Parts: sequence; structure tokens; C-alpha cells
Amino acid sequence: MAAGFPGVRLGRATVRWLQSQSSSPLGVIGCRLPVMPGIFSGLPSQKQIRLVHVAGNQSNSANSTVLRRLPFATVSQHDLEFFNKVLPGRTITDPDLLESGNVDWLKSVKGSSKLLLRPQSTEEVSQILRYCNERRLAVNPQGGNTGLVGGSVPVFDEIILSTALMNHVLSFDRVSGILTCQAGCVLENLSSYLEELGFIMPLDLGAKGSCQIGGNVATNAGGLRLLRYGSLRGTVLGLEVVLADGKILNCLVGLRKDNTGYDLKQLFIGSEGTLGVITAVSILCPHKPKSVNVAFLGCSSFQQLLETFQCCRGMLGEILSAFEFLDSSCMKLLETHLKLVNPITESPFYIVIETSGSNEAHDEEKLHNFLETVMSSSLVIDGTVATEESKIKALWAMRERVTEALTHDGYTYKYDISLPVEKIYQLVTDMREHLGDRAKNVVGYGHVGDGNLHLNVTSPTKDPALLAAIEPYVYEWTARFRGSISAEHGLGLKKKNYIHFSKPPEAVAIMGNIKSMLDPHGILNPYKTLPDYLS
Ligand SMILES: O=C(O)CC[C@@H](O)C(=O)O
Ligand SMILES: [Zn+2]
Repeated sequence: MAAGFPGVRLGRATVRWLQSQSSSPLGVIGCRLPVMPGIFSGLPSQKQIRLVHVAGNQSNSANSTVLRRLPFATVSQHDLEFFNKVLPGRTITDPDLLESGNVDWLKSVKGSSKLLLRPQSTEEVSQILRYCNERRLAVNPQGGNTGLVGGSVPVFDEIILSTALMNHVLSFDRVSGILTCQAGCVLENLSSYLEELGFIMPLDLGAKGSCQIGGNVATNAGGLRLLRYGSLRGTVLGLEVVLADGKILNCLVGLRKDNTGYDLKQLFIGSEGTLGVITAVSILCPHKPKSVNVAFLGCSSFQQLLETFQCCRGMLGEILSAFEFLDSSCMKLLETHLKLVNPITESPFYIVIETSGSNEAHDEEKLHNFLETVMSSSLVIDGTVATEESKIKALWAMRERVTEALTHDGYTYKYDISLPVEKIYQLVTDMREHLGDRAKNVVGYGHVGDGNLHLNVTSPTKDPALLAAIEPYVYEWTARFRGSISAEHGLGLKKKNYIHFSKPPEAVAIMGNIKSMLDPHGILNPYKTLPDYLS
């Protein structure tokens, strides 16, 4: 047991504590996150990445394929003059300023764009795209650049269209809880804005300090609150999108119900900027919960973790807002690389449970009863509960900073898999066995409540032989159980050629047709999402 951690231990002491503290204000959620830096400085110089690891369309095996630049036009002096006129002072060609937009957060892919445009309005985005479409200039829409699949940076010399300056809240309706804002609003800023008004955003991510709502919607980001508030496909009520030819599609309605025709906004949610540039979003925001508790628990097996989950759903019901896990290998990385202290006894698995409700006494009683049950039935070995904001933050860090810890462990191969929940950890065990000592670490963590595993494999350096051992094994394994090879991160550049493992050819063909219809010249985020033969 780690001494001095500022949580509250479970067992009898917890019972006493919960009774005696029932009137004390509990911590609030919404400002607990370590911020993933979205912008890097001092990056090591890297060659333009032309070799990407993708599966050959025929073989499905991991191999290095040269991705060829499609025959788009290149930016001319005349083009620069046009953009300078439309965006005076916001047409960036300085290589130092372009550096961060060309490299992804993981520093795993790098483009060589020579031009970064920073529009402030939908009209400006429309003028840019109309021009680029006529000139056949490729465009890479970019939000906070926190994506993990190489979808947010150019591959070659695509023009980077940054939404960073489109960062205004347009309206907020306190009766309906509908927020309408520009695409470049940073998620954390929206959260702070709403919290002042007694509301929260329906999504929360480790990258909240850098990621932008437009990028969140374009990638259909999931995150930590999905279990409670559902996916963006439900909470996004309306979108404004600029199409490849510059046409503005204003579907920015704020209606809970709207069955008039096809729900076009759904096409753009999760399309990774390949069908249009999202410029504004209407989103339904829940009331800020009055009472928040976080429990950090240890289990001795994944089976016990699953039983704890079942019990948790039954006993906490409507107040359960997150059920996340990490394995002991993740814990070791947190301890080694980030010097975090495990707040409880060393265990094979750790769970983060969050409750959010409107009645402190009621929530505490429910949580207490649940904890008593799982402790007394030995489903849980040890645990701690936090209610104050700083302590809640510290417990959440154990889950949210795993991604950051992994970046210090070497080159990381990342997989974001949806499976029937009882299967999720078997993939980690099988992968460990399959790779033997070829990998440095094979770790599993993620969103149990959503059946979403983050499987990460580290290696001291980039290792093509290791990659060939992981892929397509990981995708075949996933397909065997009818899982998804991209639960919440998207396909981007890195996963696009594996789409067939999760979608039938008929579905992929329809996606290709939709792309051709909306972006006939293929200028929007080329080389992403759809397999090579449809680019
Ligand atoms: O780094 C990853 O693999 C997962 C990142 C993110 O989706 C998370 O849930 O922490
Ligand atoms: Zn995740």
C-alpha cells in the first residue's frame, strides 16, 4: 500500500467517512486533466515521411508501401497572392511556424506542407476551398492536431487549413442546454465556459487542453464520458460544414428531434475531414453534476474486473459516469516514466469509477453500498475514494496519463479496438504470447464501459519486423470476434488500408461513392480514411 496518498481508503473506514462527510462539498469534474501538448517546439529534424506501414490491398500483410503523391497542383506565387488577399497576415509560409502543423502529436508522421492558412470565419473557409477546388490544391483540415492515427497532418505538401482562430462561442441556450460554437474552440475552454453557467460538455478527453471541438466531431472522439452521455452522434444536434467546392452547408439546427429527410450531419461526424470542413457545431450539454466521486480500485483478474463492472452497473445505475481500466504494465510505466505513485496495493488490474449525480447523500450511499459489496465478495482487493477536486484529479491522472507514459517508453504501436467487453483483455494476453520478447511492453487499458480496448505495444525503436508480427494479427483477431479496428481514434493515414477487417466491401464501396460525390477532385484530406485504391 502506498503511504500518504490523499484518497480515502475503503473498508470500514470508508463507511465511517461517508457517513461523517455526507454534507461536505464534493469535488467537481471538468478541470482534472493533464494537458497533452498540441504544439511541439524543438522537434528533431525528420525526413519527409513517404514510407508508411500499410497493408497491401491484396495481401493484407504488414509491409512498407511507398505512398505516392497524387497529381494535385503545387502552390504558386499567384496562389499565395490570392490567399494573402483573403487572409491578410494569416497566410503562413515561415517554415518554423509550419513545423508544428506538419508533425503529429506522437511525432510518428511528418508532412512537408509549405503553407498554413488560418481563417477566422466560415466565409473565409468557403473562399479558400472554392479556390483550392478550382486549382486542384490539396487541403489538410487541422484542429488541435492531437490525433493518434496520422489523420491530422499533411502527408505531402497539402495546404494546412487550421481552425485555431475560429474559436468563438456563438450562442448558449440555458433552457435547452444547446451550445453553438465555432469549430476551433478548444474543448477545455468550452468546458470552463459552460461550468460557469452550471453545465458541462458531454465529452471529455485527455487531450482536452489542445483538441478542438471541430476535430472532436470530425473524428467522432469518444473519451471518458461516453458511457454516461453517449457518443457525439447523439449529442451533436447540428453542424455547419464547408464542402470541397466552397458551398456552405448550414445544418446548424438546435433541435432534439428532426426526422426531415436524411440526417446529413452524420456523414461528417467521424469522416476525418475527408468530406467537408466542419466550421461550427451545435451540441447538447448536460447540467453540471452537483456531486462527483471517483474510486480507484484493484482487482486480481480481468474476470473479477468484469464482475465488478456488472455489479457496478446494477448498483450505481444512473449515477455511474465512467468505468475505465488499466493493467499492471500501465501502472509500471506511470511509476517509471512519470513518477506517479500507485495509491493502492499493487494489483494486476486497476479500475477508475466515477459517479456524477445531483444528490450528494444519495450518491454516497449508493457508492458506499457498492464498495461494501465488491470488497466483501473479494472482487476488489483494495481501493481508495476521492471527492475533492485535487484528489479526483490525482486519481484520474493514473488513467489519463498512460498515453503520455507510453511516449517515454520508446516507439509505440497503438491499437484502438472495440470488442464484446468480455473479450477485450484476451487480445492483450494473446498478443503478449504471440510477440514473446520481441516487444518491450504490451499494455492494455481503456474504456471498459464502452467495450473499447487501447492495446499498445512498445519497442526501443521503430521496428518493421515487430510491426509485421503485430499486423495483420491484431486485425484478424479483432475481425474474428466481429470487433472494430477503430473504436474512437479513426482510421487516418495509419489504419485506412485495414478498413476491410471491420466493414464489408459493399460498405467501403458506398463510402467511396460518397467521397466522389462530395469531393470529386479528392482535395480534402487526401490519403486518409479510405483505402489507397479509393484515394
Ligand atoms: O493512447 C491511446 O492508445 C489511447 C488514448 C485515449 O483514447 C485514451 O483513452 O486515453
Ligand atoms: Zn480512449
